[in-house]
Amino acid sequence: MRSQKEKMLAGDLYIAADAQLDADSKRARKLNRLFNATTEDGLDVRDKILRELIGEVGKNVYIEPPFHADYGLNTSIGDNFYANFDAIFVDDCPVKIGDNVMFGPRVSIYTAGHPIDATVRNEQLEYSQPITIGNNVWIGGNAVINPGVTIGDNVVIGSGSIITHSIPDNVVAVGNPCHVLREINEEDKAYWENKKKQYFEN
Ligand SMILES: CC(=O)SCCNC(=O)CCNC(=O)[C@H](O)C(C)(C)COP(=O)(O)OP(=O)(O)OC[C@H]1O[C@@H](n2cnc3c(N)ncnc32)[C@H](O)[C@@H]1OP(=O)(O)O
Repeated sequence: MRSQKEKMLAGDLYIAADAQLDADSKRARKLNRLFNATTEDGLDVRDKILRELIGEVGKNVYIEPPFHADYGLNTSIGDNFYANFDAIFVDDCPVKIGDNVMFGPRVSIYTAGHPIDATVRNEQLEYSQPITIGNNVWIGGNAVINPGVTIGDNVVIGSGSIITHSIPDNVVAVGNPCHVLREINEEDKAYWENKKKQYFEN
């Protein structure tokens, strides 16, 4: 029979009260605590702990404490990532974050879920589904990303959004449930390039 960890990572029902998962979870909690105890005078130590906690970490990755990862090992983060205060990664299944991604404060990634049926739920069986975030994504504060969601490339997610379905490339999406507000287009580019020009002019 497959281990609970194998079932968990495959997205099948599993029981978290298991020696191997318990050890992985305790390891993450300890590293979360050490990470959150670092100060601005010890950024090299903070970075070292993060690289031990998280499965894969690219270049120029900065996460503001406090931060909590359930396992850490199941997460990969690309280059140039910033997460503001209070990010929570429930990474029971793989969480993949691309390059050039920014999180506002209190962004929560939830790969885990519990059965709707109370009888099965009370037997401690649970499941999780992977979450993928593309490249060049800005996620507003207090957004919640539910199990199984993929967010495309070049996406902006509004603050407070609950993302229950996958979001395509090149859009602004907002709300609960999170829906596409509009496509990001050449007008946005012209508007922001003009703002940038003004910035350099004075
Ligand atoms: C990395 C960091 O630390 S970032 C710091 C944290 N900052 C944030 O979280 C801010 C996130 N920003 C937002 O949510 C912004 O509203 C954006 C970027 C999604 C959209 O900004 P804009 O393009 O200027 O949109 P605009 O304000 O014109 O709103 C357009 C419509 O969407 C609605 N809307 C905008 N944001 C949201 C939102 N978060 N949730 C629901 N609806 C929203 C507006 O009410 C408006 O609707 P209306 O036309 O019916 O009045």
